[in-house]
Amino acid sequence: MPETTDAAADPTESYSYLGPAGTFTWKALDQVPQARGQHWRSVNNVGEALDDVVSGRSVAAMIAIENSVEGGVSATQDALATIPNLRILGEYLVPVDFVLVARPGTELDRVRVVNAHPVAYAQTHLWLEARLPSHEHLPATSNVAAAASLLESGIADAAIAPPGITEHFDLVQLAEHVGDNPTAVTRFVLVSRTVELPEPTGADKTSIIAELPADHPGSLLELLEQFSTRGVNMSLIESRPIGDALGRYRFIIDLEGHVLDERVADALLGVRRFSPSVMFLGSYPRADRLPVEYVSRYGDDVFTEARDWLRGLIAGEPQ
Ligand SMILES: O=C(O)C(=O)C[C@]1(C(=O)O)C=C[C@@H](O)C=C1
Repeated sequence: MPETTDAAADPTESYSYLGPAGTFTWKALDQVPQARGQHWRSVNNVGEALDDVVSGRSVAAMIAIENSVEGGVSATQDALATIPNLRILGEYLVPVDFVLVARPGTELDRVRVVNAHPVAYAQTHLWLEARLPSHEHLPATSNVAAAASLLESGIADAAIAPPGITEHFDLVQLAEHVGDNPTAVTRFVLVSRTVELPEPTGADKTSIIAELPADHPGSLLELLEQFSTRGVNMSLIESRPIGDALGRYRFIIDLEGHVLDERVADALLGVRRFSPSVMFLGSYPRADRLPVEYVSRYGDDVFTEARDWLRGLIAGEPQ
């Protein structure tokens, strides 16, 4: 973990991330080749990171979107649904493991107030409830900020932080592997204002956010049918309240494939015809680089052949 986030003497572009250096978000940004040698701007929350992108202060922001234990990061999903013209450029996976740290001299059974990022707390609360049944949670802007604040204020007794944190701060480790699930992973996305689509790689994902028509029985089924009838697999579907009235939800959907794949494009046309609001968040390579599998009758050539057939019959060509 470097002491500074300015990795180059003469950086030309800024990338925003939830800081300070050493957070899981920092580890995700460290996987991005084009961010190396550029200025990394440490921010305190997702809103600030996306505001940097919208205002042009940064070319892109790395933000957490989904955790294997806690599910969707609602602040990210809501921000992506309400800020227009953002594009996801790529996804990055970071395994998450946590330690409990404190100022030197602190005993585990004396810990009462635990500082932790809310998403980290949600992944460690079972351990904390078992070992420290009467603890109190003090929310922090990030896991590294939680650890750093122990040296700045005496409010918290301990912090949930990433492993290795004691190499950078004068703190002691009270316990390791305090995460409730040892194989937990957080998925991050790199978001920018770029509208240029990356080329399909055969191992892509497409993210959209769609609303359903009001008072339309079976509308969720109709939304899902757009994908199933084109052989498009969904890797994620989550609902988030729209916020204006009870019972109104939008759906955050990840599809396997690229918008330049005929079956995905055709499914999006279907969604667009029926949904009152569809946001396209981008097509980008899958983090695992696993090729998308689909049944051969949904291949590009089958769609092209069918379109040529229709064009031909409209033009009066012999069948
Ligand atoms: O605090 C950090 O280290 C972060 O990068 C934030 C964050 C998140 O927002 O989900 C990232 C990964 C973990 O799931 C917990 C917290």
